[in-house]
Amino acid sequence: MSSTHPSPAPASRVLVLNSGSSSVKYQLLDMRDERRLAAGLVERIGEQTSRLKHSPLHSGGESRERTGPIADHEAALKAVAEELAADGLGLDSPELAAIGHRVVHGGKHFTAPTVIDDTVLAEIERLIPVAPLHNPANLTGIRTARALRPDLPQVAVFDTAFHTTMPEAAARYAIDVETADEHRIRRYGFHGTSHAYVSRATAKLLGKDPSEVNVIVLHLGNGASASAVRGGRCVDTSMGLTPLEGLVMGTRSGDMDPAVIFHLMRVGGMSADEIDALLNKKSGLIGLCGDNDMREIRRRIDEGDEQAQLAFDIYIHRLKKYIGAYYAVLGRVDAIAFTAGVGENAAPVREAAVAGLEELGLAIDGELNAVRADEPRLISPEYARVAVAVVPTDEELEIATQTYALVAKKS
Ligand SMILES: Nc1ncnc2c1ncn2[C@@H]1O[C@H](COP(=O)(O)OP(=O)(O)O)[C@@H](O)[C@H]1O
Ligand SMILES: CC(=O)OP(=O)(O)O
Ligand SMILES: [Mg+2]
Repeated sequence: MSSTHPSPAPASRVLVLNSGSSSVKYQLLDMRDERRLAAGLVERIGEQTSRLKHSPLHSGGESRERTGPIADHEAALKAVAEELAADGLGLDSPELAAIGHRVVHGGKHFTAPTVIDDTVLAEIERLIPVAPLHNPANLTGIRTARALRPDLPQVAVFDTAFHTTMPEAAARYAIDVETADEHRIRRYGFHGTSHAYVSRATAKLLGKDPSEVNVIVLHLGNGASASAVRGGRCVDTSMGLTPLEGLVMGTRSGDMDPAVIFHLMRVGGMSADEIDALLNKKSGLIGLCGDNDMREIRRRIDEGDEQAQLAFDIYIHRLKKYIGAYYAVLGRVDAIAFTAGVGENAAPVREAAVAGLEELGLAIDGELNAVRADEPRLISPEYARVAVAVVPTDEELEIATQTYALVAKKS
């Protein structure tokens, strides 16, 4: 042991937890240089076949996997804490400055990252009915992390925050004002952390300041949403009161005539809960063709499967409608950015979404579109008036950055 005691470096690590309905994604970052020290994923929580994959990035060691039942989000987080501890990166480390949590629904109230106290927890809980798949998991993540490190700041970074700049004309539904206000019914929008990160990264790719560019961001993951961003501020987005509205998603219907619901109740004899499950879990791509993974759908199309082709066509048709709609909302578009699992990886989706839009100044270069890379890149030909870009999202880095900025400011 050394006899001198240099003063300890200020804590600079942030653990980010992104708790989904049946999964937890996590990353531990050192915010001095934004280096990722560890990352991982727990999948299929609550099933017999749960899986935890942990990558100790700081040491360059092999990824480790645990399989077997993980009953709930609390057990999942405890398993994550054990994996981190096994790498010498445990939650008891004095170098940990804060834990940042993705919280999907923040309502109208939360417009910025927020240090979590009992009042904030109560508000996230109150919003469960409008994010039933997401907010309960986020809450369990927060409560478990708090129990493990009660002394540490826990920060909530809300999916809805970036969208709070939307004008009323975009955020309000055309329903009776009193009823809407009583029940706080309006468009909140989601995936905001991703839309914010990607719109900024797109401006950077164009060599411009975010305030100078208008971007349509297409976040196409399992959940999917589009947004219109003018000069760095969101002016419209496709998800609404809940993450069900808008694009066709892996398991969610997106837009449809709301009267479908009354019809299913009155004529189909279904309950509200049954219809909720139908539209959120058994619709979208999986409802249309039995698969929600775009890789599998493309494989089936290549084999001539007509059902998979129709599901793909419906997905693309909707996407195109939103590109057109947001083009009109923005008036001038500088770039369209594709992001998230499908947007970053599925070249045929990008090609089909932009096909036929040459009159709008949109085109894709087939060779550039086929390139696989982890970096933001342009896939439009030089002559095109509107840049088309593939911009990998990094919600975890964005959450860590916002979390660290908040706790560094307070300390
Ligand atoms: N190589 C690929 N080609 C086409 N689609 C892909 C590829 N890799 C991932 N995907 C799609 O991305 C989806 C997951 O996206 P992701 O952004 O990770 O979603 P989420 O965060 O909602 O879980 C998968 O369901 C799959 O449809
Ligand atoms: C809000 C939402 O849809 O999130 P995810 O895509 O993670 O399900
Ligand atoms: Mg996602």
